[in-house]
Amino acid sequence: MDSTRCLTQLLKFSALKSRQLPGYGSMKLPGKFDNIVIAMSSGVDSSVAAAMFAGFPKAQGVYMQNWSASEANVGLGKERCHERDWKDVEKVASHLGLPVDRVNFEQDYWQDVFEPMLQGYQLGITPNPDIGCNKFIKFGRLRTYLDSKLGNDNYWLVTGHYAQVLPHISTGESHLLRAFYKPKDQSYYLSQIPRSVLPQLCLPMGALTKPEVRKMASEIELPTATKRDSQGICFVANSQHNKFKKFLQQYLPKQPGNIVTVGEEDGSTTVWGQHTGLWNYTIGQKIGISMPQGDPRYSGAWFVAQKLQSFNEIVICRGRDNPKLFANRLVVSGFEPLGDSVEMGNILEDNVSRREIFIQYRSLQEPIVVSDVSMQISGSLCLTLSEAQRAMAPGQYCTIYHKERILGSGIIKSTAQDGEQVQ
Ligand SMILES: Nc1ncnc2c1ncn2[C@@H]1O[C@H](COP(=O)(O)OP(=O)(O)OP(=O)(O)O)[C@@H](O)[C@H]1O
Repeated sequence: MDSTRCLTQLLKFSALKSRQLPGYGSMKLPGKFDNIVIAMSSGVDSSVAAAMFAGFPKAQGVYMQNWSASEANVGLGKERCHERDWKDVEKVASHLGLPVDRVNFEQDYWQDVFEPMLQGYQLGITPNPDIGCNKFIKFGRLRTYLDSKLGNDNYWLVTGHYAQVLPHISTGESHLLRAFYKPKDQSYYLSQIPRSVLPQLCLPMGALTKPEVRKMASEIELPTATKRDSQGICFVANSQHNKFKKFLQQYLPKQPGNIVTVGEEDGSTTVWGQHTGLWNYTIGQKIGISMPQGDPRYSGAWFVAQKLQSFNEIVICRGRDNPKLFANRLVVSGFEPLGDSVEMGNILEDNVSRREIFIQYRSLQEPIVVSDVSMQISGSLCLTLSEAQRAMAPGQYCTIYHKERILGSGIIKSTAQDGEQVQ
């Protein structure tokens, strides 16, 4: 089976003029005799990435098992996802004639990703375990393991992420950029990885579209060619909000508190019901609560406007487009630059007035133009957005881009509207 045709196709597609990014050279690829490690999840993207390098003499696959505790989506007769995925990885590897290892990072995942996520939910914020998994596991623990196995940085790491790493044309420095194929862009999830990985990180999917990848997979008859795309954490199927909340219930105790409205004029609080724990609710989420529908002040749908951790209270407001759900200013703390911090600061300062600085606070979101940036004494960044955004929640990662390039990311500490003080 000739899998090198996948690499040939990658070279063909990435050389297309329409896929070049101004100011950047072409994607750097591992040399024929380099150590190459392909992180294989069993999905079609990393399987095709593995096919591209399977013919190289020092290429190998690695599958990480990060979880084996309870699963929200195991039914009778259903296999646990990590066993199922490992079998698929083995099938792909044997189809390609590629050696593959299975490593167990459950403890690290639990300690560095899962527990902080639970703590975040308990604090009433909205954490993102996928960003933590990239930071601490795929580009953290896996690298420590590979450093000790192959020698520090003595290898290329290849993953199936949709994002690009390209050399800047004048400095040669590797930058992390959005994928060419925007409907699958995963750059947001990679915004916290260490910059030291960039020079030897290869993300072949960044230059391709998903239909092209699927076509390559079926042309070389990969066993996973028609496998469905995974959504979030495999053991929870967390795209399904209710399933995820149910899963969390196994780990987080109930913490009942009041659901309240706050009077416009006097700020007085009225209690309307009870919630089961702040972590069960997301800012902007519609809330099922019985209100006096006959009274025009209360009719219609109600939404979560605020989660007050110190009072264990949820403040609700009426109407999906209630101004209380919108903010155009935010404070981002713990900003981790994906490059030299002085250079990042200059890029921000020089380009904000040109409307070339953008943020994203969740995946696959239309980039939002930043109209002003300043730094607080605490070191946090204070950003003003050109347009107010709905349901920005503390705890979410805010990724800052200059055009297509990721400058870094931090955590949303607070949000405010014009006229309000940001904290
Ligand atoms: N358990 C795992 N073991 C090894 N690598 C993994 C694992 N999970 C994810 N990866 C790597 O991270 C990349 C992005 O992860 P993501 O969860 O988006 O992938 P996926 O949707 O499960 O599968 P794929 O991207 O391969 O189609 C994968 O393409 C793969 O390179």
